[in-house]
Amino acid sequence: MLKIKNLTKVYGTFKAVDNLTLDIEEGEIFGFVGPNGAGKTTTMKMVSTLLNSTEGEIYIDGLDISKNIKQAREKIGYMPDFFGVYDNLKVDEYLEFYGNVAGLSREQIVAVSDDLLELVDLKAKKSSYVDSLSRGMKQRLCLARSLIHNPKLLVLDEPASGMDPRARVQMKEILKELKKMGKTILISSHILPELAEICTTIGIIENGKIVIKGPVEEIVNKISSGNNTIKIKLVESNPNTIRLLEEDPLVGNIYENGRILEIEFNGDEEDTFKLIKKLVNKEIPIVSFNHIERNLEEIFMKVTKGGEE
Ligand SMILES: Nc1ncnc2c1ncn2[C@@H]1O[C@H](COP(=O)(O)OP(=O)(O)OP(=O)(O)O)[C@@H](O)[C@H]1O
Repeated sequence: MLKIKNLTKVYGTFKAVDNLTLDIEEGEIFGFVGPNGAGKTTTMKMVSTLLNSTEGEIYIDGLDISKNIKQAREKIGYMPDFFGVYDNLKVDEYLEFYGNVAGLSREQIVAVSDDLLELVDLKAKKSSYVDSLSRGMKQRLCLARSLIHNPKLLVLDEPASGMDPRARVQMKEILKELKKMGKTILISSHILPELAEICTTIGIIENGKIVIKGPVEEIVNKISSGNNTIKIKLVESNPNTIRLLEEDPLVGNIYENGRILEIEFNGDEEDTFKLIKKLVNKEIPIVSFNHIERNLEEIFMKVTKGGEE
């Protein structure tokens, strides 16, 4: 549905996005994760036709967006990471304003506004001034605004940034609803666990390049394999165990603490199976054998060496 081919953006001499290629299928929720300054906003603005690329192509439903800006905009709803002044507009007037910008008639705007306010849980605030809304409410209103022309593709730049935990949960629920409605979503965050729950696929970006991408689970496995920590508990301390483990070229450091051993293991699932088999065949008295799970945040820190901050 969205195809990004060899996309590059250079600001002066600085390459903010570097030969980035990405395919997002219809109905997919693609989480774009990266540290500050990685190039997420720049990419999303190019996808949303708000910024010209230096090189590369972007297609939405096969449409080259640089040559068909108007049609492309009809298909895209963009929610910026930063939104500006509201000049004393009420919530419904705000949606009407953006509906007009999107070229909708007053009747069309009225027809969708209530549904959108319902979706983002702002119906009760319809006649409130936008300035009086909480940050979370403003963000939800901004999301509603990006949906006013019923776009197929939503480009959401850090939609939950600065929200408190309750507001984040609410935003997540709305995104799940949008997924059910069949929208394709490109959503960014610098917090990986936040996206993992709702995304179908994740791409980690650093220095303008995609470092790794794929289904969430696959990414976690890919990064974890080759760098596992395994915890083995024995019935009692057993000197043969360490000798056997040391024979295995995939075993790195071994930490012994009585009958508990923690080992660094550079193998995949198949290698893990072989290791267990070997220990059991040698009658090592194993009580338990576990991978120590890394959480997503650790994985993210490991893959990205750090952004600007
Ligand atoms: N108009 C500009 N002129 C020059 N450099 C820019 C401009 N816009 C962005 N940059 C630089 O390009 C890089 C990528 O910025 P971008 O905003 O795309 O990153 P990001 O991943 O969205 O970061 P954040 O999470 O902080 O929003 C940064 O180093 C930024 O300073």
